Amino acid sequence: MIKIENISYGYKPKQPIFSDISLKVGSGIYGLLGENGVGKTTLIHLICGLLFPWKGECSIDNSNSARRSPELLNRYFFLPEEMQMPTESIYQFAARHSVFYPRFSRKDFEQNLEELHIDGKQKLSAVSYGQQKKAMLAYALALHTPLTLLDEPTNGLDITSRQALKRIISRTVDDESTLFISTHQAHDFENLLDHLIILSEGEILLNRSLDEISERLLFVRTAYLPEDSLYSEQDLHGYFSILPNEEGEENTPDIELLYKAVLQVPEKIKMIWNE
Ligand SMILES: Nc1ncnc2c1ncn2[C@@H]1O[C@H](COP(=O)(O)OP(=O)(O)OP(=O)(O)O)[C@@H](O)[C@H]1O
Repeated sequence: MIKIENISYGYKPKQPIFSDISLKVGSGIYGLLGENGVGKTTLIHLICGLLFPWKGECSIDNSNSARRSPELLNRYFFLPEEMQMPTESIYQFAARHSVFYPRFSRKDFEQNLEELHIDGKQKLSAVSYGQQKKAMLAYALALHTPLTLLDEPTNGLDITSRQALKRIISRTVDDESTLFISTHQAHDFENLLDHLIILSEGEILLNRSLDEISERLLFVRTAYLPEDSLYSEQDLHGYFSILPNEEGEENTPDIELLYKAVLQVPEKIKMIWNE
């Protein structure tokens, strides 16, 4: 669905943030992780055609996103981290904008708002940042666009809202759609992501499905430091480690531990896939 082919981009001449990176994104829930300032938002803007690459091309459903053709624009929705809010009510905003999205469901929108404890009659400009964010998330996930991109969706959300958001996402994303989430709150999306992309200094350090990760890597807690550990962290109870999954044991990857491992020992993690 999303294809990024050999793109290079930077905000200042001769200072690229990305040099010749490529990426393919299919259906499912994708998590884009990376340190502050690494280029997550920039990458999303390039995908959506809000920025134009110096070189290479980003396409959505084989259509160059930089052209922003009307047929393509109603197939995806991008929710930025911050937005300028209009003075109209949440319901009025949705009624005015949803006409561009043929699969919008008013029923789902109302259910999403209710689950996030948001009153749709309130003016968007008169509610708190967290409430604005929840209203926009309720709207974004009721549009049912084949592709939805969310930039830092859990910033400003309290714990119960984060849990409600997870429930809404798991009910909304079907086999044919793609949800692309940029975040540095890896724990917020635990057990939800199908695919993980880790970005560091203009490079994609990891781009794997959670199934591939659990097939090749074993996440274990032990009293002693395991000899074959690829990466370990010590806590009060012992060690939390990532080991090669030699026997193909079933296990659930810990995204935060993997994220730290990929940033600190990228070569060891890459070697697991013989890269
Ligand atoms: N409009 C701009 N003009 C110039 N430089 C910019 C602009 N927007 C971003 N940058 C720079 O580009 C780099 C990547 O920024 P970007 O916002 O894409 O990072 P990010 O990974 O989304 O960060 P965060 O996690 O803090 O949101 C940063 O060094 C940032 O300072």
